[in-house]
Amino acid sequence: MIGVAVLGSTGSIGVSTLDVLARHPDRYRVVALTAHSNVERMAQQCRAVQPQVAVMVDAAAAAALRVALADMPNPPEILAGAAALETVAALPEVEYLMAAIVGAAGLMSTLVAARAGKRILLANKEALVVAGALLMQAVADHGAELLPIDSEHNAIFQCLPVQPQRDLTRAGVEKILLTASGGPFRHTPVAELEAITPDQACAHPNWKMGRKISVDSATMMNKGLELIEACWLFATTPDRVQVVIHPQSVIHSMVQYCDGSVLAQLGNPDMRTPIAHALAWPERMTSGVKPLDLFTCGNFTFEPPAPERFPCLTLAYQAAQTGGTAPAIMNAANEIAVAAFLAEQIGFTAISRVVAHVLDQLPAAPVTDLDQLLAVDVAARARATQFITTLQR
Ligand SMILES: NC(=O)C1=CN([C@@H]2O[C@H](COP(=O)(O)OP(=O)(O)OC[C@H]3O[C@@H](n4cnc5c(N)ncnc54)[C@H](OP(=O)(O)O)[C@@H]3O)[C@@H](O)[C@H]2O)C=CC1
Ligand SMILES: CC(=O)[C@@H](O)[C@H](O)COP(=O)(O)O
Ligand SMILES: [Mn+2]
Repeated sequence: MIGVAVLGSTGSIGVSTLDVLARHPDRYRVVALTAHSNVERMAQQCRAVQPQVAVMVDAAAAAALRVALADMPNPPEILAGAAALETVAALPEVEYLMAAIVGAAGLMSTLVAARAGKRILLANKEALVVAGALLMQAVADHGAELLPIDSEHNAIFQCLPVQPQRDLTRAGVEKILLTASGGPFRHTPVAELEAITPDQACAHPNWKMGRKISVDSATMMNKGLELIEACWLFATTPDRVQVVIHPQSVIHSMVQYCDGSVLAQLGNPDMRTPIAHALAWPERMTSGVKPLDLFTCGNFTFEPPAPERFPCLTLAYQAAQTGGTAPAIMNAANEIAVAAFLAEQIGFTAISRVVAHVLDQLPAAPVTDLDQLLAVDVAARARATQFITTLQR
């Protein structure tokens, strides 16, 4: 039995992960679950999977969970606070760790799991965007495994040969074709974007996801984060990653080889496929996802992204080219801007203005260590927050 920790278990990826794990009780045992503050869902998950440990980052939520599980015969040990995420990531019983916390909040636990040599199933793309150099080094130094859960990166992983994953040129790869849906506003007149509401932005055409990533998809910052994620995962450069809008989200990405071949991975848009793939790899196992029916799934179309509609994608390409601390600055500013948009403090089009402003104000520097990146993250959040107050006046 393989011991699994699901970090961010109450979220969209967390729930899909528990669904896949429940289909294979003979292979996996859930050791730990973590959440921020959703007590109701965590209590229900603890009763269903009986983990050894449950973490609520919010201390009041941890206290409420203890009350909610008081009648459980074998309740989990309930821990509180962000440091408990790192405790869970280092537990010897945890062999696989699903990193499904949203945002840079997932970085430290993912790094700890890498340093402890775990198999990391990485949904938390922000960890790689903020600290890709450190995370990839920790994986290499400690014999950890990093398997992509993000649908595009999981597709790319499946389209690459097993051995030269870290040497694309030797594998004959010319470029990665990173597919994007284009989000809900692919055809919305640009002049109307200012008035978009959070609920409209979160209504993704093909995927049911958490609110932060849904807004990122609508601005295409998600694709910008994924561009940087792809560069780290597959040891490549931004000029070899081309974003292709494919509104149907059935082709999850492609790899173009020097002999003219293009390999693609297809499937119904359901995250249980990449989750099952990464859990079972190099084997395969069922996921609960319906087989793709090519006769009914519709036509496939492709188009380039329009820069005037998606300024966040341009900013991300620039940050990726700049490298160093630029992606960490961009990510922090984006997290603050998206939270402000979801709280109805700024409009939809202000998200890219906040990110551009902070990137403009804070100079990028070569990455030295974790403390530097954490300080950059704090500084970029402060700049973004301060700029947002000027927009509200
Ligand atoms: N959803 C999807 O289909 C996909 C998601 N991803 C990536 O996966 C990650 C998770 O996304 P998704 O599941 O949609 O997000 P959700 O918002 O649905 O879930 C986020 C999870 O993280 C927890 N969480 C939130 N803030 C903190 C914090 N500060 N510290 C610790 N835990 C926290 C939440 O707990 P609580 O519920 O208590 O708030 C919840 O369990 C993101 O990085 C996203 O980009 C990648 C590809 C696809
Ligand atoms: C499911 C997944 O991996 C998301 O990242 C998804 O790709 C978002 O869709 P967009 O292509 O619209 O960003
Ligand atoms: Mn994705």
